[in-house]
Amino acid sequence: MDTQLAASISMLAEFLDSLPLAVAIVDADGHYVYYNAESARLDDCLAERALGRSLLQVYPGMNQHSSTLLQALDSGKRYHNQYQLYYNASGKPVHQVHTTLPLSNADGAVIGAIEVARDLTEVNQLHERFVDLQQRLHERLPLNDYGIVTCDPAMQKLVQQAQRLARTDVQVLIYGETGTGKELFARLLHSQSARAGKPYLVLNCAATPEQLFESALFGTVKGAFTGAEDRAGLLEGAHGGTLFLDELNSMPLAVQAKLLRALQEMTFRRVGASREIRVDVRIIAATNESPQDMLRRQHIRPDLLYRLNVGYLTIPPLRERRHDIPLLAHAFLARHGKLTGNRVQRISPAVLERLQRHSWPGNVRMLENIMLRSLIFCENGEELDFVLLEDDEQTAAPRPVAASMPPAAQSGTQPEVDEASGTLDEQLAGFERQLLLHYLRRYPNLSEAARRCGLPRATLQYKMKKYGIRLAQQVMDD
Ligand SMILES: Nc1ncnc2c1ncn2[C@@H]1O[C@H](COP(=O)(O)OP(=O)(O)OP(=O)(O)O)[C@@H](O)[C@H]1O
Repeated sequence: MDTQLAASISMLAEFLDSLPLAVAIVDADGHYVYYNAESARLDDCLAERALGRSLLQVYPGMNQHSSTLLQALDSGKRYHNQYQLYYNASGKPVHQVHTTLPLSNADGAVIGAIEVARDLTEVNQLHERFVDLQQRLHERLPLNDYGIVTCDPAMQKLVQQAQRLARTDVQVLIYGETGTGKELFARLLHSQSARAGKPYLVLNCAATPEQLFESALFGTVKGAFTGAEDRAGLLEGAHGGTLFLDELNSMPLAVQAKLLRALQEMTFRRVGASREIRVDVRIIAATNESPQDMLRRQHIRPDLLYRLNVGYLTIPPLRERRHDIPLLAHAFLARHGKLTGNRVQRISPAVLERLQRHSWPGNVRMLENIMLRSLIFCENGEELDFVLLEDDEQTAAPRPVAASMPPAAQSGTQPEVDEASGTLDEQLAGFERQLLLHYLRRYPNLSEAARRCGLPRATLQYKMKKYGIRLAQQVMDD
């Protein structure tokens, strides 16, 4: 092996071994000179079986053209983020994305090549299951119950506009901050359209790995790339119905170009296919960036934007429709009361006032989560008289120490002492109970609460039992 290559490997081996990525290095003759533990796991091949042997011996199925490591050696070419599906030594399919670079010495001569790969097998399986489940479930979803709760005149007008748009067949772009209800509007558009009985499928672009977009949208044919199977994509699955593209601004521009072509022609090819497929799909897209910002930051192709925003809806943030807050809060009380086994019927005026004053950066979803969390911890029979809002803690006026933050967080303040409220032990116990409640309300996950209190989980459970703190099991269990 080249002495420079050997020196570099021995210097970096410990670091490369600790990476959660598969790393393999070949020398100028294509023999493995480094093969880390993650490579061995992915390939299901012992490092000892690979080291010192030529790549083509270890993988007889590969050849000079299909191996990017050998290509990098041969042509000095670099490969970035290449998606590949292959079968490992025990016949298991492995989805990976790799980057392969030639390694050169000080004179510029190629002395080897390195490949770094990320395992996408699990992500891919989850993604395929998600697409399949959506296709199977679409008929059972209660899409007619789109459940938009509002008393705000601007929102009511928006619902009417959406109902009018639903009766047409134009593409619609929905803009609104996160959690404002964009998906609810997308469902309304589908469920009140002539496509209502047909599939309604969703692709969350922000949650889709870049390499899986094309196969998710267009599907694949057997042999499109090593190991590819015959699979329909979402466009085919949504034939006759609607495809909702959530967080469209996260879709790579190259995929947007292909989507635009498919929308213009209403035909496309599965990845690797020569046959064109004709579909009839209505696209509804959502984004949490304004069209102007998307264009400025180059998060959308202008031609795709103009194609999609024939119908355009802007959903106002919750802070701009404060009258909706009490209505939504009561709606969530009713929706989640059953789930939490709670009999709470009312919300106290003080809580309603605090809810209405809050800025709601996470909009309706945040309000829903806060209501659910407060219901779980509500100890007062029929009225919700407590709600914990994150930023209240930073802005609230100082409270008596027993009901607020731990003393360590209050450097310099004196606790209020009330000698009539019990012995020292009783007062300390009361204070400890308050502190535990504070952490448990703030961190409904038991392990997280224990970590934040600096207690072992079992000790926290013991103390909860001691102080009679009982919590809804489904939320506390992690
Ligand atoms: N007007 C509303 N009435 C009732 N529930 C609502 C309303 N708006 C939003 N919600 C609820 O809030 C949650 C978030 O809504 P949704 O997923 O539609 O928001 P989004 O804008 O699509 O969010 P994101 O940008 O994160 O994808 C959902 O549980 C939804 O049911």
